[in-house]
Amino acid sequence: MANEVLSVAEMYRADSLAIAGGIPGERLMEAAGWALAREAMRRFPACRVAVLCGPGNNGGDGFVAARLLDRAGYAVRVGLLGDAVNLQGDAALMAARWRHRIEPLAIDIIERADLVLDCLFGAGLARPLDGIAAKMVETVDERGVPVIAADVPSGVDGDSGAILGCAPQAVATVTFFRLKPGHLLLPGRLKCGEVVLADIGIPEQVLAEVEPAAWENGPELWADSFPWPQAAGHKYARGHVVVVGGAEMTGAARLAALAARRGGAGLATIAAPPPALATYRAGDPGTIVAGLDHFTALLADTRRNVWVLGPGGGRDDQMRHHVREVLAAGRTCILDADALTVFAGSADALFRHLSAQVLLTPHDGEFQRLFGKLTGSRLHRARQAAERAGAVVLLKGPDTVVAHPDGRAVINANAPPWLATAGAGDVLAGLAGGLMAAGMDCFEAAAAAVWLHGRAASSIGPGLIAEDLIGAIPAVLTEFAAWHQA
Ligand SMILES: NC(=O)C1=CN([C@@H]2O[C@H](COP(=O)(O)OP(=O)(O)OC[C@H]3O[C@@H](n4cnc5c(N)ncnc54)[C@H](OP(=O)(O)O)[C@@H]3O)[C@@H](O)[C@H]2O)[C@@H](O)CC1
Ligand SMILES: Nc1ncnc2c1ncn2[C@@H]1O[C@H](COP(=O)(O)OP(=O)(O)O)[C@@H](O)[C@H]1O
Ligand SMILES: [K+]
Repeated sequence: MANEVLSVAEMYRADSLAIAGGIPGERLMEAAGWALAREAMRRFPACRVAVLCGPGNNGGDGFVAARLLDRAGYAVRVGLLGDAVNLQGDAALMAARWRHRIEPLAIDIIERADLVLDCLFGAGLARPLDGIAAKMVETVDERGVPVIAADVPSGVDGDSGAILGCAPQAVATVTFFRLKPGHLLLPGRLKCGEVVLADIGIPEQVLAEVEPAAWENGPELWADSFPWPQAAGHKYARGHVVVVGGAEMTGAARLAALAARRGGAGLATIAAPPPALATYRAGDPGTIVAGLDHFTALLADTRRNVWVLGPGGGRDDQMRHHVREVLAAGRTCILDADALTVFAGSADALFRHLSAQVLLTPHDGEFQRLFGKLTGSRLHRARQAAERAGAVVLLKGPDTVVAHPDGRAVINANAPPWLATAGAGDVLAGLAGGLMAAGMDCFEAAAAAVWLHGRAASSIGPGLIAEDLIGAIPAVLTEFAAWHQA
């Protein structure tokens, strides 16, 4: 499994463990430069290449790639930021192996280039790009010269995906051993182009010492705990989701209940205020509809094992009351939308009652209302929030992060922008609820729901509306089942 995502510090540790284990750093750098050159050759037949090298090891990768491309018949020019005498260690060695001229970094280098290899800064980026480095990056972008980046597009912060100063738009980014958060989080991900993961000979065993706690979301992470229905099972064995619906935005609860059923729950009930019951009853025939005036009896029925509160639920005392009661009863639940917003200003009172079997699914606005202005990357913020709330936090967006209070986190990268449409979040909350009702652990169910949701959205593409997601789930599950059985 190569889904682990390593922070910059963890990546340095993996490098040094490999070196301590007897693999020379020089060999790792040769492999990195070779991977970069190979990607260039795969995409661009013999052409004029400008290799932009920085003062550290990222520049070292560039000198290796330059040598290999030169040997393969490419017309290569190398520009170095700073003075070659200041290069150190493996980078100095690789510069010495480059037999042609090393030019000072200047715009002239890219003047007639068909391709730029961006080897200015990688993991060691320490401050915003400025001076000639920033000027180069801006000019490369202005002129639209294709860029292949070594490790990250220079200027992308490997830990956060933030852009320090500026960063070139790459067509591809070749990175080594494992991805870093900056390859998956926005805006960094958008600068990377296609991310190519290269094996440079770092042994997998180093991971046992590095102990990464972040993963790129994908079925490998949760396929083995997926709650497939049992041949001898029955609908109650597949769990029963209750969605607490509101009086006005009745569509949201319906979408959540449908998604819960598609996701695997054997039954779903919408519990709604009596004046809205007729509306709900005119809806989907397979969804049970019950009056919220019977809330206590519904809650007492332990077969109704997962509660979804928030989608279209209303922002009033009733919502607060229902959330408190469901939590007090120790029921597994998902708090979304209004169920989060009603606790803005009294979040700590809510957090006292949460556990790792409660899933919070805020979008950025709801997140801020609940947790205030947290700083740092999306990954960092989601982790901080999960720790503070003592619950699993699913922070929605183009780079959704699911964080567990124990520090584990997954970053999702399969969601197309078509998902930014009303009701898509209601479907996600319901889908996670369906998986949890069918027996999946909260953190894994959240990750699975996010991935299936993104996959369903991609299968539809342009024109997507939330209702389409419901209908797309069976095909996505069928595809996933075939992959899982293979
Ligand atoms: N064995 C390994 O480790 C392997 C590593 N590999 C490769 O090494 C890369 C990491 O190398 P690295 O640690 O040398 O960092 P790198 O990104 O080259 O930058 C550091 C230099 O840049 C400078 N600097 C920073 N920001 C700046 C700015 N804004 N403007 C100007 N200067 C700035 C900084 O200066 P300082 O902050 O010290 O003043 C320092 O001199 C990694 O991404 C991968 O490509 C592969 O070969 C596989 C094996
Ligand atoms: N730019 C984007 N690219 C991909 N997915 C997105 C983007 N913007 C939002 N999403 C996803 O769309 C869904 C929107 O959910 P939400 O904001 O709760 O909508 P609603 O409350 O209307 O259901 C979430 O799953 C979110 O991750
Ligand atoms: K780079």
